[in-house]
Amino acid sequence: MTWQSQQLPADHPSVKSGNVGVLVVNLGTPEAPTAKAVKVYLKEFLSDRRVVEIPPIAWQPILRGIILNTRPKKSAHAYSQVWTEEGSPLAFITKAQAEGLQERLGGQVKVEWAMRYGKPTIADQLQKLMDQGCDRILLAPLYPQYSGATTATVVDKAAEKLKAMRWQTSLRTLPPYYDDPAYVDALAADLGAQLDALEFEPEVLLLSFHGMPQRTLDLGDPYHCHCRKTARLVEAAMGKRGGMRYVTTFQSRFGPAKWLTPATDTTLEDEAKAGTKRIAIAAPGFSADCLETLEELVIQGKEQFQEAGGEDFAVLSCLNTSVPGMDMLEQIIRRELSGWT
Ligand SMILES: C=CC1=C(C)c2cc3[nH]c(cc4nc(cc5[nH]c(cc1n2)c(C)c5CCC(=O)O)C(CCC(=O)O)=C4C)c(C)c3C=C
Ligand SMILES: [Fe+2]
Ligand SMILES: [Fe+2]
Repeated sequence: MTWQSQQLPADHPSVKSGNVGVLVVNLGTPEAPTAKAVKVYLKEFLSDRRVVEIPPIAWQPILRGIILNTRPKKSAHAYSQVWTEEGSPLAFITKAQAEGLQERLGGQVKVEWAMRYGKPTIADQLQKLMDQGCDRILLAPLYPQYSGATTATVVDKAAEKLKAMRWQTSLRTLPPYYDDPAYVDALAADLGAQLDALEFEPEVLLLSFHGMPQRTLDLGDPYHCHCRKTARLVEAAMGKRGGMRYVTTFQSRFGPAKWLTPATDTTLEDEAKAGTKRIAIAAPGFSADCLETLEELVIQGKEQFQEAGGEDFAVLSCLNTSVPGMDMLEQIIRRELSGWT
């Protein structure tokens, strides 16, 4: 008998330590496509000071008095258009990515998934990994491009959990991978194959990234630069494809402040008005299809393009659990685990 097993309870962390954990994290999504559930989700999301950088004394009355009384109904309708039997696409795709990674990484590495807002929470899933004996955990926010509103807030939330622990697990974070050849090559291969399978040849491929307030760029957030670099590298890796033009845009504007430009919606209209008839859109900044791709691009984007005179329109899928996407995730995660496994 070892000293430990004589002195310590069987569930003490030192008794079953030695495993490595990976926690993949994405943004989060409501529990149901209802106004009530969307309100709970938006309250948590939009109260994050990394997301809305307005002092709470000024922001909270606007959030609680106006936004949470109007937006949930509208957003719930949008969610109901993309909801599936398996639930919200963002949640079930993130879960499937974690399960795929678990299979690829083998039993010595425990993989779990969490959402920054909503469930399963980062705190609960970190605890789950620690309960499985993980004393070294790789936190993997699935955002290729870094921003304070996405990557940093995931790290903040994990740190909040560690802050309450006497005996902390060791934590590493997956760096942003916006210019990683594994990511760029996965996108080039996957988008190229999807374009080959279309029934038309697009004149333009929009690379649409989620937007951010312009102010975040002015304050030094690297997100805009990361998006631009991804777009440049993807274009170089995909090549000319018969003269197809690549255009980078930013979608999902929220609130009255100036957001990064050019905007995806106005670009779709401008392209159609300028005579572009055939267009495809990819959303390389989203690891998984979600409301912003399946509703905003697939449904609203199509309307915007065709009402302005455009004809053929396609939205390409995100990397999701595609073979190039999973190969890429496995590669960048294995690299971060080196020395630990
Ligand atoms: C991929 C990176 C993302 C960045 C950067 C980002 C910034 C950001 N988002 C909002 C406000 C909203 N975003 C919403 C949905 C949403 N956002 C992302 C990703 C990024 N957001 C995803 C993946 C999703 C989809 C979630 C899903 O359930 O499928 C929403 C909620 C939907 C709605 O009501 O429109 C809001 C609101 C801000 C303010 C912001 C930057 C500061
Ligand atoms: Fe967002
Ligand atoms: Fe949106």
